[in-house]
Amino acid sequence: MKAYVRGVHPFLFNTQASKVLPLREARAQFGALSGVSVTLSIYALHHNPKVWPNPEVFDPSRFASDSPRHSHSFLPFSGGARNCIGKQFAMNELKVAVALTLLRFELLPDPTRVPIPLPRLVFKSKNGIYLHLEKIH
Ligand code: HEM
Repeated sequence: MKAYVRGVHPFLFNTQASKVLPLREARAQFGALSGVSVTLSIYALHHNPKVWPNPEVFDPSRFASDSPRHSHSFLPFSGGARNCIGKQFAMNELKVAVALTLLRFELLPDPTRVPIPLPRLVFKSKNGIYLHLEKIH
């Protein structure tokens, strides 16, 4: 069984039951938690208002070089010795892909196909991510 510790809060995510449990409840359900693998929930960390005030607000200034934040408050590629080996490549690829796309297109959400969140180590969508692209000029 796999479980996730939710952000810096003591919660476990039970992937079999597909729900987040407070640690106390998880202990009651799983006993001493032996045999349960526990992982940091990156999504919950990035949505924890104690770590990121107003987490749902798009605010690129959070990432300004002079913006104060904890070294491990942003962990999309995990951290420590076993962090993502493709981090630099992925970040460069992502920036190029986003920049070239936004140069040519305006992106709009498709309200008929809203992504259904799928909690995994790297957060996913159950039904894909559909967008309308409108060519600029
Ligand atoms: C946006 C893209 C990516 C994200 C968000 C991401 C995220 C992650 C995360 C969170 C881990 C840690 C997994 C764990 O602790 O169990 C990881 C590990 C890893 N990633 Fe990525 N990754 C990305 C792209 C890539 C790319 C492009 C490559 C290869 C070219 C790659 C190769 C790996 C490998 C080999 C590991 C295992 C490292 C180890 O265990 O020592 N990843 N990644």
